[in-house]
Amino acid sequence: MSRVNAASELPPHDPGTALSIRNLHKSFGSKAAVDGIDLDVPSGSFYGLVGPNGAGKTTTLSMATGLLRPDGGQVSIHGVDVWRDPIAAKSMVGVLSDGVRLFDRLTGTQLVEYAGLLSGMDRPTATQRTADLLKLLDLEKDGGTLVVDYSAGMTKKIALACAMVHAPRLLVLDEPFESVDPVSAANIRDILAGFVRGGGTVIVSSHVMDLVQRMCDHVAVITAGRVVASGTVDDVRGASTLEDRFVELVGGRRVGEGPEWLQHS
Ligand SMILES: Nc1ncnc2c1ncn2[C@@H]1O[C@H](COP(=O)(O)OP(=O)(O)OP(=O)(O)O)[C@@H](O)[C@H]1O
Repeated sequence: MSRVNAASELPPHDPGTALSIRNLHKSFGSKAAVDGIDLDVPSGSFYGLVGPNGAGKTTTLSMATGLLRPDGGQVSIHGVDVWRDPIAAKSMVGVLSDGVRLFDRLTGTQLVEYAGLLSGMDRPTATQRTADLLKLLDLEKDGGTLVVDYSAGMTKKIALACAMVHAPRLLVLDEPFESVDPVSAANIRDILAGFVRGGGTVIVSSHVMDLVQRMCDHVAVITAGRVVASGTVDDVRGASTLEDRFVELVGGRRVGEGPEWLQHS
């Protein structure tokens, strides 16, 4: 029986919470990809979501943003139930998904404008915001190029522009720095930090612990579909680095030099 949106299970809304997840579940066949996740993301935080490959990060974020229906559990964004009132919830969130196809036969400018129009804004506003975002993301000269001809990093940046064009209160970014060059990554970090200073909330999933430690103020570690640690970055890492703490929590470190046939001396 589906446990989604059982009214009695909804948590009371705390105005200081941007995203609230309760007892979230999703299985693919016999595989429990998300196995009872609870998470509260404070409003105004820069929140990192980390975990090994296959831990359930993308599945969790997809369900949290209305892209994938949970088998059970509740998600609310600023107090709005994502699965009961998806339009209101989605108007508050900007999503950068890992691996979701874009309309790549549009130019970069057309794509961002289209995202703005889809969110309900008038064309002059969409045009102005698109120009602002392309400038911010250093894509001004590429606005007339088809997205299919963009590099992986440029595609990431134009997808980020699409996620931001409707001025969401919450940005949920799955691997935003993958394939992005160091200068662009630093620019994106500055843009996201400015978004948080301006009162927004950012959630990023990443495998780069050093980046999460430097950039985020909060972090949750997910493994095997469950949260094994969450809180401020300083609380979670304690006296060690986030990377060491991550390995300690998640395990799986293999010590060895590999098979003999790979050794040349
Ligand atoms: N559409 C799907 N069909 C079947 N299994 C899936 C599907 N999507 C995810 N899974 C499985 O669910 C588990 C969690 O996957 P998910 O993509 O959420 O992990 P992740 O933490 O984002 O991993 P990565 O860091 O490698 O991107 C994995 O075992 C994956 O194989």
